[in-house]
Amino acid sequence: MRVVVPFAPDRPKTRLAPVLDEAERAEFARTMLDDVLDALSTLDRERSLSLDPFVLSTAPVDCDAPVTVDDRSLSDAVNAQLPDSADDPPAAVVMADLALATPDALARLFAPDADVVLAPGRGGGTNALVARDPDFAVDYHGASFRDHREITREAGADLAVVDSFRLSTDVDEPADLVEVLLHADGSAFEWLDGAGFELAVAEGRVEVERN
Ligand SMILES: Nc1nc2c(ncn2[C@@H]2O[C@H](COP(=O)(O)OP(=O)(O)OP(=O)(O)O)[C@@H](O)[C@H]2O)c(=O)[nH]1
Ligand SMILES: C[C@H](OP(=O)(O)O)C(=O)O
Repeated sequence: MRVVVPFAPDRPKTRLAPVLDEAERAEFARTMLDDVLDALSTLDRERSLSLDPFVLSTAPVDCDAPVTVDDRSLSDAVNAQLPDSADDPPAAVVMADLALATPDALARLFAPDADVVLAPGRGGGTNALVARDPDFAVDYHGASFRDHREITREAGADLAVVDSFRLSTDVDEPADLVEVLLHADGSAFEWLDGAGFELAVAEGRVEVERN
């Protein structure tokens, strides 16, 4: 299955500005992309799923997967990669900021046979999906999980929702770095650790601090 990994290398992860400068955000975003590509290729190798991942990027990027450059908006660029007719093969979309994604977690996205499979993100987004129905289209940003559920219903397609802590944790905000430090062990974790981030407990709440 074709697996689209959207990536915007130019000024990514602006919501991490309180804790990372612009160059650091670009580096960190890149480590998360590497981890997602690594998890997909391990999953493919271990379970022979015939996954065909490629990065759908707004600009050229040097990484361990083919890259398609498309500088249109996220939704327009992704929709151009989804099945358009009943003869088109299915496609999956996996966001590049899923630093907790493991091969096992990603396997759950590919397990259901439904016309549309959605893995919601915390805060209303859609972190990963599979589209087999040509009438399904994405409409990202805002409460996109709700919108994608509605688009699936309007298409008359059947829906499976993947309830996964790892797939629901996209790394957008400083609080999400807690989850990376606690649950990830790939290059995003290494990068944060190397940059001096560690867990701190303040008044019973878990936060990150930087040394
Ligand atoms: N191809 C493509 N990918 C995008 C675009 N915008 C965001 N992405 C990718 O889509 C995923 C989700 O992105 P967001 O978390 O919404 O945006 P972000 O730019 O990473 O972070 P913020 O600046 O904090 O919103 C990430 O993998 C991004 O790299 C876009 O316009 N085109
Ligand atoms: C692209 C967007 O991501 P978020 O801004 O929720 O991280 C969405 O999933 O609709």
